[in-house]
Amino acid sequence: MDIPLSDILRALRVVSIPTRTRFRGITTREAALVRGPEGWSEFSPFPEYSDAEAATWLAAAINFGWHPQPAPLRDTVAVNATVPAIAADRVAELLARFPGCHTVKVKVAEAGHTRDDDYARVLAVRRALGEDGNVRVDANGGWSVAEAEAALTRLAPLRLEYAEQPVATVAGLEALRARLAGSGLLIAADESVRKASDPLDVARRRAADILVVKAQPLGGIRAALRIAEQAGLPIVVSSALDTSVGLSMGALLAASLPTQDFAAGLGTAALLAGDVTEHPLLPVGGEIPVSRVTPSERMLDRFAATPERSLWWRERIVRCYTVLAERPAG
Ligand SMILES: O=C(O)CCC(=O)C1=CC=C[C@@H](O)[C@@H]1C(=O)O
Ligand SMILES: [Mg+2]
Repeated sequence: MDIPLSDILRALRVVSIPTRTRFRGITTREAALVRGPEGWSEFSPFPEYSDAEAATWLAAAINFGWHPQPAPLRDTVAVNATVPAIAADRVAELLARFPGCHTVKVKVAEAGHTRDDDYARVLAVRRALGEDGNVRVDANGGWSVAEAEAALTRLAPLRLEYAEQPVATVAGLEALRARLAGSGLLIAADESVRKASDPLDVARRRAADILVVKAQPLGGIRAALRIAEQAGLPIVVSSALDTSVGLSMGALLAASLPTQDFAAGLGTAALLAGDVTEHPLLPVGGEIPVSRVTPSERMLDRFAATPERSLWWRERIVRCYTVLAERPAG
């Protein structure tokens, strides 16, 4: 590890920001913000992640704050709207937070929601978007192969752009693709990339048509770009429900890829009821800008985490730093 721990901790601020609606079971998003010579950076693995997994997110934070980044090829990034597992009658109100977005990702297969709830939510999105918009679903691996086949066959008339991580494992994705062969439905891998010991396994086994690539979980922009290049598949860049600082990392990743094949899942500032800056990277005209974000003192204070949680994050950084220091370089 080339950057001293004391440098990383020097400007540390921890925030706790309420979400507007429950998202993957959470109602507040905690994030640690750090500042290096290149600018502000973010470390925000979800609290339940192990130190071994979170250490890769720390590598991303250090890389973005302390090392030069690639020059962006575009100055804005088209983004999708993200619809959490909400009731269908709340879809229109939620989509209003994503002005100009013609692509919508809908969460499905979440605990506590039936397949009818999922169908009604996706139908409400298709109706709100009209025939020209793109609708994708994300099951976060929540279906078995048989459940995925049944649910996706039912959703097919609503014309899905793709289904993200319909089942949990790479072997499951392979089996599902075999069952859906000829249907024209595309499968994207997310957890099978960002949580895998080998993020390229899914591409090598041709178990997905598209890869979802996230900057923080993959160890930073350059690491994610390498994976995208080696995979040789179309890429969707997405967020980790970051603050606008983490979103700026994702936006630079998306703008550094040779082409943007799909709208990026980087509109998620709209799912938070606050941010670290008065100028959050909210979607405008279906896009967010590609630029560094500097948090404001006022917003860092307003959403400051409790001293106990701040200490927890500080200690987590120390532990993850140790994990990184012991990890072979590469
Ligand atoms: O891709 C998007 O539209 C938004 C980001 C998003 O869906 C996610 C962010 C953070 C955690 C994940 O569970 C989730 C995802 O699975 O892609
Ligand atoms: Mg996903």
